[in-house]
Amino acid sequence: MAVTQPPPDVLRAAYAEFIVTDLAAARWFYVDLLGLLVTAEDDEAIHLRAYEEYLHHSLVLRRGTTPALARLGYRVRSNAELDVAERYFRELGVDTRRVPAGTCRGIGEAVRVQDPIGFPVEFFYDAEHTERFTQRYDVHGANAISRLDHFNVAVPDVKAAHAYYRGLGFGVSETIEDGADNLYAAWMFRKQTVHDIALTGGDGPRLHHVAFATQERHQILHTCDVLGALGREHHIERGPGRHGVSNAFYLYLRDPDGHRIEIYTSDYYTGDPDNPVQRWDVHDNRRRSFWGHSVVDSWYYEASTALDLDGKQVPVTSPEKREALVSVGADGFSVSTENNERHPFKIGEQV
Ligand SMILES: O=C1C=CC(S(=O)(=O)O)=CC1(O)O
Ligand SMILES: [Fe+2]
Repeated sequence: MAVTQPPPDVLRAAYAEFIVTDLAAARWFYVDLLGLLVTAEDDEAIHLRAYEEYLHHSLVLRRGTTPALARLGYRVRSNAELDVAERYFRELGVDTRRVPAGTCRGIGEAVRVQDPIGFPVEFFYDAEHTERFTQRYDVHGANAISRLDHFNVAVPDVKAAHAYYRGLGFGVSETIEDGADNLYAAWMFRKQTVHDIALTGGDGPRLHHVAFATQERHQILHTCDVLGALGREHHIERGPGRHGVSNAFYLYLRDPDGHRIEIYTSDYYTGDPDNPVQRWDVHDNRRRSFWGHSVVDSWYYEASTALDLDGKQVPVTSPEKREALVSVGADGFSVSTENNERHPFKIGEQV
């Protein structure tokens, strides 16, 4: 069906809402360990933001019985874009609901959809403003987090998800392909950096991670040292290291409920209209980690389930091809499963 309605003018990835089973344990992880600021909290939910952020929150932790992704929030350019969003998604034929201001604490009127790839997404403009702590160095920890940077979602059909987000006006900065028409992953943006959303092939719809940005690498390394000092280093899943895709320095953590958080810094500008797409071959071992350790299985296979707009778990389906079964990445000893003459990448015994 041809879409006749224009998409809403999305500015950026703005907030996520997690269901957590132990609010106090989650509070320790996100406030005491990561240093996010509490904008509001009660027995049911904690609303958090990072130091550069002046909107009410970029992360909501809501108490519940099963860990899940409750919502991804995109900010649009103005309230007028809510009508555009409502018309666009109703034409796509997905569950589309207009919700009044305050449905999510601190957020104005919004449009909520279960999008065509199965995720619960909210589009909003109005939000309560709060103090921006950019220069409150008197309270920044040595691991200060600046802002929410992106979402990464696991989807069984990366091509379909890529087409949906292209229709929503997102640009493409990088991809992982195999030259045989398979798209294993894609990084897509509205703000002028590498991505607001990454599409990772896998059982989905599930949330792979939410990423927060720091200004510099040393802030990421300090989080690692703090976790080691506390004997809580098991929260580190992958990294620290340097990504091939995005060129960012990264660390992946798992929170007490298993939700994955990436701490990320130093990607690059993508704002010119002729920004070239960087296409990585799935056999290139440096695509996911430019150097460093093999990508652990849990990073490829584990993710947070998603809820629909009524709070019910969205069923997941599996991809036809799995990247990790073709080549893991960063593993200097993996052997490409393809005919090696076609892939001049370091494999196995080659050094
Ligand atoms: O933000 C990201 C940037 C790069 C990568 S990858 O592991 O280098 O593909 C993963 C990621 O999507 O988390
Ligand atoms: Fe990421």
